[in-house]
Amino acid sequence: MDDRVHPEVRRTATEIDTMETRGAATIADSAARALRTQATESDAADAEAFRAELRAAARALYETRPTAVSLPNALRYVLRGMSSTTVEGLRQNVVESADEFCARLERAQADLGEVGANRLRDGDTIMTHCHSTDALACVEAAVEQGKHIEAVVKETRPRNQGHITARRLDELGVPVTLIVDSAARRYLNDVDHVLVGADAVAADGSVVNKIGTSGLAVNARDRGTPIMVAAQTLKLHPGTMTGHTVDIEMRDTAEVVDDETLAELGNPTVKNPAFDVTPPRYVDAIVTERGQFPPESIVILMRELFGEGTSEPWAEPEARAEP
Ligand SMILES: O=P(O)(O)OC[C@H]1O[C@H](OP(=O)(O)O)[C@H](O)[C@@H]1O
Repeated sequence: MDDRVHPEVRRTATEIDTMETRGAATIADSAARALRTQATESDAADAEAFRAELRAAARALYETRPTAVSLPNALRYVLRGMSSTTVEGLRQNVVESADEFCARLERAQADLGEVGANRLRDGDTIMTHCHSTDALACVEAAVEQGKHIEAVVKETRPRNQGHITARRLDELGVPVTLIVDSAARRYLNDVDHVLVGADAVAADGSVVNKIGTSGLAVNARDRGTPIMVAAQTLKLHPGTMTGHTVDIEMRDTAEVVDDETLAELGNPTVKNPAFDVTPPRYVDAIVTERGQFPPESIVILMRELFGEGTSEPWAEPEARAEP
């Protein structure tokens, strides 16, 4: 890693890489805070050195996990605030942008929760996959509105983020039934909504989320169960407006099976994709802090929010080839 990158930023990058820090919104929040630290601790001699240092830090954070677009969106937001021509001015720019970003993220999640809660009725049961703070914000708001909600929670192999969801729902007073992933179809008849988060939403309305989401959505459509995706606008992927595709992260196979067991099995090939893509036709609504959208119309919101601004997060308009 570039030696201009502050140890705190390195630590954040490692925590994102190892998934000690995980979940698209949480990753974005910690990346923005890391850039803030890089700025406050910088002893760069001049404005150019300061900018280069911040870009190096952004790259180190960006290279951790490829799929959740909230990460480059956060980096872009903070770096775009650098308008000053002095080190002190730039430091101030980054601190303000990072603070503003984190505050907006929190507000967006609360606003999204209110929108999502309106789709849930008193007495409804939801089915969840993985752990999404955006999805849980909808349940939390519904509970605050006095609605009784129950949940069927998929454990979400291989990392079992469903356990985190079960704990959070229990804290909200929501009764939980925990199931293995392969039991989802069996229980779809008992639920009123599938409620999941997103790591990225593409311009055509496709939803990139934890592996297993697309199969769940197809089964839910077959059973007539509505599928609701909670995704604040930070999850909209600007690059997909200009034809880029979303990279699907392949994680270490040790998450699936340990070396000893692998040897006992005769060393088969193991694949461990972290995410999959659910086509828009299987999604009923994308719930954002700006309201709910049918997936096919999300591109209109994306144009409004991003315009043509889809460059790499660390690239400055006049120095795009440099990173
Ligand atoms: O931003 P929030 O809604 O918290 O999370 C969004 C998504 O991030 C998670 O990915 P991972 O566990 O980091 O691989 C899940 O796929 C989850 O749906």
